[in-house]
Amino acid sequence: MALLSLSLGSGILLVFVSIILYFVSYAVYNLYFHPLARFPGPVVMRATRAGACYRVMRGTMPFDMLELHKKYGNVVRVAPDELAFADPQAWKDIMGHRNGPEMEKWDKFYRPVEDMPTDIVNAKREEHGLLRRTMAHGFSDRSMREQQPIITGYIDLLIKRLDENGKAGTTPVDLAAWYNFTTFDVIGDLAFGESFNCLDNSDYDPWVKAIFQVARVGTIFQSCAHYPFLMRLLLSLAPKKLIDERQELMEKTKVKLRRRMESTKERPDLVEGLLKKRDEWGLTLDKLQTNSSILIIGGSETTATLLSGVTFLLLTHPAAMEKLTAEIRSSFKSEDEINFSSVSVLPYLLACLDEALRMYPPVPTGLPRVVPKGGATVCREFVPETSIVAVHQWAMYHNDKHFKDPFAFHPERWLNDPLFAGDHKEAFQPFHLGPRNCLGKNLAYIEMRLILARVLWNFDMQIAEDSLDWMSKQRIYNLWEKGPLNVYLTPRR
Ligand code: HEM
Repeated sequence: MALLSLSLGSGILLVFVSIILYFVSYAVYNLYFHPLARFPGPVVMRATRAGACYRVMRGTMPFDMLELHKKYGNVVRVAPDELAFADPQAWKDIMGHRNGPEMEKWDKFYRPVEDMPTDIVNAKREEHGLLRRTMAHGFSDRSMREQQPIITGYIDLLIKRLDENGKAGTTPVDLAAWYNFTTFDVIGDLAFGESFNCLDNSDYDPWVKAIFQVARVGTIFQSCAHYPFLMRLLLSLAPKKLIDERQELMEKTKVKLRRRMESTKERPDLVEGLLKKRDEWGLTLDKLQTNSSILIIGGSETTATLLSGVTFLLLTHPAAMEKLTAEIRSSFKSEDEINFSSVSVLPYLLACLDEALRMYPPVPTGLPRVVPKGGATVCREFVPETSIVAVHQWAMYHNDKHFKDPFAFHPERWLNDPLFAGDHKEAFQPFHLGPRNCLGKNLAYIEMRLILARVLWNFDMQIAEDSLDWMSKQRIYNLWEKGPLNVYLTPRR
């Protein structure tokens, strides 16, 4: 008996020692013998992926990156196999068109669960090319001109709702929510053929609520993707209720899409192109559904985030607010003159939006790419194949090597003010560049210009006391976790 318990004890000890030895040798290999060993970074991050996962799940990774670049330089090893770059040249080297094979998106980030369906954002090169060519039609200048009445209709409704809910400046309204209602209704209409009715119901649709949950949970899945055991555990723990709810939302989306497909009228929306190629390319309803859904995610939260950000920045910088309000109110004789083409020529409006995109980029994190076979040169450094590389937007834009006085709101830097002549404008790529850049950039600018111009045309605004620290208290879980932005809106006399 004593012999048995002794051998059991030594067995457990052996397993324990082997596990420790495995982790120690794994860390020693990463620190001293890994192909990326020569790049600097904190020991914990160079030795194990857990260091980066912790920061991502804590919601501080984009902010931490600025400190890391300041301490370690333009290239930081943020995980054993991953480098972060803070040099503007990295945009072209990583995201740009290349002579050799493109840097593919990294599955562990884009499709952490293996059987996730593919869509235009996470598809590999060949499928992506096909989807992009087809969908590009809905983003053409002509389609956008034809979409104008749809978009304007929702902005009319937004202004009406703000007027009702603001009660002549006596009750604060949560502008972050109202911007989200508007952009979700617009994109719902353009991608599914019908609105989510958020503006009508003054509330989020369940589909929209689900997106916010997915963003936070997404960081957990992305982190667990590095540890198969944890991923299996996570998947097995997912409550049935959650899975059923998700399934129900998918079904609802398909019902919307079916209705859109049954309509024989040509519609200048974002799915018309996909529907036309449906039979030729054998696009299933599932494929249509995932691609329409990704348009909702990519095209609404981002725009609403920027609108909330620019509004907050203007409210906390009265001189800029005054200048922009004067530009808008002096450029039109009446509200119905505010349209796609007339807002596009207002220089201070664009400068304010760009400065907000710099200070509060809707895609603040690094979107990782895989170095292709044979390796690649990024910012004059050779990086071996299969390494992961990324540019972290928030950190790039708050780096004083690239932007003077980076933590202050200076729209003038985008208007050739000589004070900012030393800025590296090529560092600023909120929509990315290259073959996977944002397809909806023009639509986003149009929406942002129109909505902000119409809100400032109609209301004088004052920020509520409880929202004064709105921006500084936020964390980032793939997306900004925005709280309410409470503002008093007094109808303009
Ligand atoms: C301020 C608003 C927006 C910002 C900052 C933004 C930013 C971006 C970024 C950084 C990407 C690259 C994603 C990646 O590499 O994985 C992207 C892709 C994309 N965006 Fe946007 N976006 C905005 C608005 C929109 C809108 C309104 C739409 C319209 C539905 C849209 C549609 C797309 C699509 C379809 C892609 C995928 C393109 C491809 O992979 O070929 N975006 N966006």
